[in-house]
Amino acid sequence: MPPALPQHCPTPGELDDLELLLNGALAPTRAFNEPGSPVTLTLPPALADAPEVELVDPEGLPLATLTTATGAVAPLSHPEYGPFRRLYLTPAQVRERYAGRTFVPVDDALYDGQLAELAGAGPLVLLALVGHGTPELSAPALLRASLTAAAQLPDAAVVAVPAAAHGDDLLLRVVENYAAGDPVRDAGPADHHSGRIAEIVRHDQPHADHRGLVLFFTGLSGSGKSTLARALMDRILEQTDRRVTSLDGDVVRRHLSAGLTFSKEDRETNIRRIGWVAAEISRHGGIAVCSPIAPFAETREQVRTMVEDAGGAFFLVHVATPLEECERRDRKGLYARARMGEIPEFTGISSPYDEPVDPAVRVDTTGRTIDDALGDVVAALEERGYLHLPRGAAGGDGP
Ligand SMILES: Nc1ncnc2c1ncn2[C@@H]1O[C@H](COP(=O)(O)OS(=O)(=O)O)[C@@H](OP(=O)(O)O)[C@H]1O
Ligand SMILES: Nc1ncnc2c1ncn2[C@@H]1O[C@H](COP(=O)(O)OP(=O)(O)O)[C@@H](O)[C@H]1O
Repeated sequence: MPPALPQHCPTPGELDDLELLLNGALAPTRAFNEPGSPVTLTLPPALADAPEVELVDPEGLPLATLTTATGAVAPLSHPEYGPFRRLYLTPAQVRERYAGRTFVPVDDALYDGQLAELAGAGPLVLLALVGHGTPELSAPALLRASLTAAAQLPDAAVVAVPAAAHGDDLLLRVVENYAAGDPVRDAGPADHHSGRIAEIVRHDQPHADHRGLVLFFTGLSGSGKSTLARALMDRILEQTDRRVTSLDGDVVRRHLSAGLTFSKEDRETNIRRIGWVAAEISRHGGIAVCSPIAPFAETREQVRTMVEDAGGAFFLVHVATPLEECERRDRKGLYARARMGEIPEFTGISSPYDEPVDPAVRVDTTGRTIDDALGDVVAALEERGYLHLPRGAAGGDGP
């Protein structure tokens, strides 16, 4: 038996591109990483020298073999799972079933005026552009809304096209490859949604104050992350009906991340685990309050992406208490031990901390009460419409 190829699971956008490369919808582009093409695939450094890599889906199902030198992909199996898989047709299958129809690309639930216009446009194919970063709604919601719209039209079919966001030119090319010379028409101007379609949109896109939310406190040890996070959780539980989960740095390290060290690699693993759990909480509309040091900007950005991909909002709080003050507090005596060389790779002393450049809010707790410092966070949450925590409300300070 030949030795097994190294495996790699591409990002959601890369997986969308892979599907369209294999089914011909991106033609003439047929490979990743062609010069000047936005259809790219990045391999981890460890695989850079492998001549061939097996590309797998998130559950490990082999999808294609990638020849790294050329970016060419050869299919191994078709994706079989996921909601509405039956609607994901290749351009060739669309030809067989729907040749001669008018093609309407949609990246949002159809509006009332659009439905009225399209009702007189003859047999249609609604090409639901569900690729990563493209639709206004989640992919399942766009497909549910498009099927509902199709049922209201005289003769319309729905086809799911995982065209990832790469700009209008590439989307147009994909649409034209599906239409293959049949007419393509725009859905027309947006007005309002009604009935079942409005319900689907409302459930999929709750108002900011009911959307999943990840409140991510980052800062040096002793800066006040846990204290502020705990105080904020209390306020949320006292003053709203939202569900809240705490992912405190120390607590996570006793459970989810037990056994990890403070090496760069292990810290990144720790933060990605926190990010993964927090993203799942946000997917279900909950609030996750995280308070690890999270010293690396790149890993914090990975968490932001995970959360936003899950439909949640990511709110970064930089607890910017300076090192001198953290060291002066030294609640656990760790700074003293780190200075004496007893604790290697201690953040701020012998291990780096990347200052966030664009936090939602920055709070230096030096010389301030906890309530006062928390006020800055509450005000920023209010300003962005994520949470309304009035002072003195139920369970609060009272009048
Ligand atoms: N080498 C080193 N560097 C930094 N911190 C250390 C270290 N060793 C132990 N501790 C204690 O672990 C807590 C930080 O853990 P985190 O999981 O938040 O760190 S990280 O995000 O993975 O970098 C941190 O807790 P907090 O004070 O709550 O931040 C420290 O108490
Ligand atoms: N304004 C403030 N906000 C938060 N913590 C403060 C403030 N002023 C003093 N502190 C003290 O600083 C320490 C911060 O510790 P902690 O919240 O465990 O920090 P971290 O989680 O960042 O390690 C606590 O002893 C807390 O009482």
